[in-house]
Amino acid sequence: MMSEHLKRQAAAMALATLKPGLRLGLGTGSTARHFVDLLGKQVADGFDCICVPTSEATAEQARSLNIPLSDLDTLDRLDVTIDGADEIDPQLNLIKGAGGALLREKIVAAASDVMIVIADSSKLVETLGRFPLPIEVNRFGLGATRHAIAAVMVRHGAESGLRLRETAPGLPYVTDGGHLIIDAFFGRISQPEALSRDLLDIAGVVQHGLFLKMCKMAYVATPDGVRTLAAD
Ligand SMILES: O=C[C@H](O)[C@H](O)[C@H](O)COP(=O)(O)O
Repeated sequence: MMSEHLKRQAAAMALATLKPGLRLGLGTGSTARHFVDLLGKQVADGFDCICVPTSEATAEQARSLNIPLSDLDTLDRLDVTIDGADEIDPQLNLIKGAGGALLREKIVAAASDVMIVIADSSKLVETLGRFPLPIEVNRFGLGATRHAIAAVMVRHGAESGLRLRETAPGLPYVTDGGHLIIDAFFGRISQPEALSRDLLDIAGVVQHGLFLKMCKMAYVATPDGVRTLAAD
């Protein structure tokens, strides 16, 4: 409950910084959900914006609140994306994807002039990797892709293994793009750029949840108030 309160505070802070008329990317997850909820109230009061959601879940929530939606075929650039994160390091590099939306989240963030993260302070880490890294993979060739990811993990000193994400035993989780997710347990990611390249070199890997040098600002809620963190 406390954590939900903090997430909402971070979301409110981000919303307070936005001017009317912006093209906004809407993130996914429990923190982004607070943002969309607050944005919906503001839209009901006449706030003007046009938004691109990063998942079917966020799109559904936004539609229910009458938030005007578009897509990246109609809008080729966005002004700001507001999204949550699973881990945030001191340079504002992120791990994302616990909610399975990492591919659309990365496409939307990359199409945005600014990415702002909202989170509670439990997401702050010194080094990325304690949270399992979500890796979105094609269904075809899953065994070979899994083997190749395991080899990359060994090269990067992973402490334990990987797991195909499931919604129930034997039932793989399927992303909005129709792909699967492998959660990779690194413990500590000391060379995120090299790891990113190595993972993207694997043919069956669609995308991974390392968001490097993408986030410009984070609003992180603590019990003592919301901290504003900026990337160098
Ligand atoms: O795929 C999900 C997203 O990357 C979320 O933004 C991330 O998992 C953070 O979610 P939450 O705000 O629920 O902790």
